[in-house]
Formats: sequence, structure tokens, C-alpha cells
Amino acid sequence: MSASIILETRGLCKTFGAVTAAKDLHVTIAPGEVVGVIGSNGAGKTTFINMVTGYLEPSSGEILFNGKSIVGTVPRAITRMGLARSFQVAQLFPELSVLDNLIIALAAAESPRPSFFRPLRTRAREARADAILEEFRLTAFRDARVTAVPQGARKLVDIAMALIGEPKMLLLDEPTSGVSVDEKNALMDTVMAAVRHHGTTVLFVEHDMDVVRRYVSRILAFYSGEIIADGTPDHVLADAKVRELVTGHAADGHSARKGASA
Ligand SMILES: Nc1ncnc2c1ncn2[C@@H]1O[C@H](COP(=O)(O)OP(=O)(O)OP(=O)(O)O)[C@@H](O)[C@H]1O
Repeated sequence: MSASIILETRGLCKTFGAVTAAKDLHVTIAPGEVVGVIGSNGAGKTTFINMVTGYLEPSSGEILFNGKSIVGTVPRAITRMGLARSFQVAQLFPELSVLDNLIIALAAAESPRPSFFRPLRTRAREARADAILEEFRLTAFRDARVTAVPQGARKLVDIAMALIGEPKMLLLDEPTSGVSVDEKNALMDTVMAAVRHHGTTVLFVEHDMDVVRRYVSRILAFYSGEIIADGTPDHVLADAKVRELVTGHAADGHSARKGASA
């Protein structure tokens, strides 16, 4: 693998009984790329992210991160190698404040086993958390309980926490799901400014084609566990198979498919 590839999968397969969720996936991602993953419901997008981040063991195939095989490596170790992720549903401590969630993430990033005998909330961590809140435009929610903040802000907290360890690559599973159409661009503008600032390579799953077009330089289109198109947004979104099977826009312009807005 050359230095111009940060993530590579070779012949990646995953079956669940009779269901093939990933079929012979060959993907290479270069450092600094912003890649959108599209596909209708059940196409295999989350399965791909779960395998790459260690949450799911592939049935066969290889995954290389920075040239090192990571198949069989536990998620926490993969995160420590610099490959982080967020989830469709934000993984936060719902009863704690936004600030405390960030402080826990900061403590966890500093040490794999934070001591129960030392306070988690130190001045240094609080100052760092405040800087993160500002960067992610979350200062207004600093002391609010996670359950009391809007969905878009929860998503931002989750993504901010994923970026705390300064990952080289970030995988986002539907960062704008459950967020109103009006809020989507503001959320993605904030996320993209942060990842550009940190120089992070990004791959994100997205159903909204307006969001995809606006933020990515490359699209992987999944259908039935396979990648049916890989290229620039103009190329992939004009592809006849993608229009028929993913975005639901047949050649006559008729839209039918659930889960995609183009
Ligand atoms: N743990 C599992 N056990 C059995 N089948 C699974 C499991 N996880 C995923 N599948 C199946 O694998 C296929 C791909 O699912 P996956 O969740 O990866 O799709 P997706 O593209 O992320 O869909 P969505 O957009 O709805 O999140 C589906 O048919 C799904 O039902």
C-alpha cells in the first residue's frame, strides 16, 4: 500500500445467514478525501462502516488502515490507531450535560483507563471542552442535559467527541439523520470546517443528495451489498444504475425510491 492510501478494503465480504450484506468490496481512500456513501435502505452502508471500525467481523477479505491489517482488532484499538466514527444514533450519556460528555471523552482520550480516584473535571479539561463547544457552535448548550438539546446539537456533540482523539480518518453514519432540512447545512458546515481544520479524511453515509452534492468530492454508491458506482458526484449521480436503484430517479425523471432525496 502506498502512502497515498489511508484506507483500503480488499475483497471484503459479509453474510448474515442467507443475506449478503457486503460482496467483494474493493475500496481505496486517499488521505484528505471527503467521500459520501449512498444507497437505499439495507444496501450495506452501515455494515461497511461496522466492519471497517471493528464492530463487525468480516466473513472474508482484508481491511488495511495506513497499510496495517485491522481485521480482528477491537474497536477501541482501531480508534486509538486514528480511525474514529460516529453512529446513526448519537452515543452519549443522556442524563449528563453536554460539557460532562465532552469531559468524559477528553479523559478517555488521555488515558484508556481513567482513574476513579481523580476528578474527571479538571480546569484543563474544562478549558479544552469550552474550546470544542465554541468550535462546534455548542456553547449555548454547555450545561444542558443531552436529553434536553435538539437532535442536531446531539449529533454535533457526538461528532465533536469522535474528533477529540484527533483521528486521521472519521466515519460518520448518517450525520444529518433526524435533523430538519433547514438545519442540515448548518450542521454539515460546522462539521466540515472542523475536519478541514484538523486535516481529517472523512467518509459519511448520507441519504440527502443535496447534502452529498454540497460536501463530497467522491461518492460510493451501494446496492445490495455491492458498490455499483464510485466517482465524482456528477459522474455517480448521473449513472443510470444509480438513478434507477439508489436515488430513485429513472431516466424520465420520475422519483420513486424511499430513503433518498435528490
Ligand atoms: N446483525 C445483522 N443480522 C442480520 N442481518 C443484518 C444484520 N445487520 C445488517 N443485516 C442485513 O444486512 C443488510 C445490509 O444492512 P445495513 O444495515 O448495512 O444496510 P444500510 O445500507 O446501512 O441500511 P440503512 O440505510 O437502512 O441504515 C440488510 O439486509 C440487513 O437486514
